[in-house]
Amino acid sequence: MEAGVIELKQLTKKYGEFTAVDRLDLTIRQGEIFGLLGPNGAGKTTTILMMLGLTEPTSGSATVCGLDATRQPMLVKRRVGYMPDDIGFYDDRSGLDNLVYTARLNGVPEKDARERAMLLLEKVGLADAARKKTGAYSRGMRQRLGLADVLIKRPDVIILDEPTLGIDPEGVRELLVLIREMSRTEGLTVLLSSHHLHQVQQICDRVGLFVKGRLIAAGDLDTLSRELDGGPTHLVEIDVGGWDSALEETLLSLEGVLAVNRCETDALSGSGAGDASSDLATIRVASGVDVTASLASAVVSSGASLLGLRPTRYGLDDIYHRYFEGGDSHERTS
Ligand SMILES: Nc1ncnc2c1ncn2[C@@H]1O[C@H](COP(=O)(O)OP(=O)(O)OP(=O)(O)O)[C@@H](O)[C@H]1O
Repeated sequence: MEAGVIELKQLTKKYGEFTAVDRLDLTIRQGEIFGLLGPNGAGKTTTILMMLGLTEPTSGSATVCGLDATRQPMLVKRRVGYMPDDIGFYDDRSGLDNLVYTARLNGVPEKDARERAMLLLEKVGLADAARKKTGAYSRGMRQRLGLADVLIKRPDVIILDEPTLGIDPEGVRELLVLIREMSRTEGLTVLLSSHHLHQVQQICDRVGLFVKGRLIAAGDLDTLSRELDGGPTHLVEIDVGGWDSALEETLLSLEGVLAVNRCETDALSGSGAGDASSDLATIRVASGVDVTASLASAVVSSGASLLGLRPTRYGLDDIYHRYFEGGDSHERTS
């Protein structure tokens, strides 16, 4: 089997009695965008620090670009660009000068450094602000400069810790598009840590769910849904006239159907309360296979009216909240 660009084997970090990262096994392949998703304190940053050789594992190993991160941290640093959640720049210098400085530190000759810095500033949309002091940059501009800063030494891997923290929605969208574009055009492997489900869902090829130091599931959306104890992978919303308990029973008995729930806000009546006495209802049907056709025919043959039908994919947030039920809820704000 092809070795990954990042290979973590039984990686463990203990602080005294407390286990921050617990026997983590993970392989990330070249060119992949991998999202490490989990609530506060899950162990994401600790894992990243071990990959960079900035903190030593208690046991297990972290190999990055074929290098042992604990034994060869300087070599790893040359191949990996790391953007922490609190990026620091020399605020009294321009964006351009900050980039050139980073490039020079990484052994890039002055002339090449300027050329590459200008090219990257262009790519991240900061060409016009190239000579402005970074102290006067907005949060979004700093994040974009941060991305240019990790790319200037032409890394094989970039690790981004909460890259979209504190940026407005439009800025987030732009930054994510940029990360994806950079990854695709430069063949970069990207590891991105985040709380933000929707963002991770937009750009990551695979996602790992991290809870209390353990990776409880990893894969693309379909794999994750399947891994979750045979849970649902499909959701269909139907608007029905003539809804009653007999029809509910019928739908529940269809092969593959796992749950049938009436929405709190019926799209049809527009009522906020989902009046249980009304026979106009919006119903969500969760299933392990695509049951759209059999649902439609069951509703029609029951004599009820099928007024609307909207198949939706089972999203990452459905999965996330199933896993983190009872856990942090602030993630919902993303
Ligand atoms: N130096 C340390 N000494 C003791 N405990 C630590 C240390 N560093 C981290 N921890 C603990 O390890 C756990 C994992 O922390 P970590 O920062 O890796 O989580 P995280 O998933 O990155 O969280 P966040 O999203 O809040 O950044 C936390 O409970 C934290 O308090």
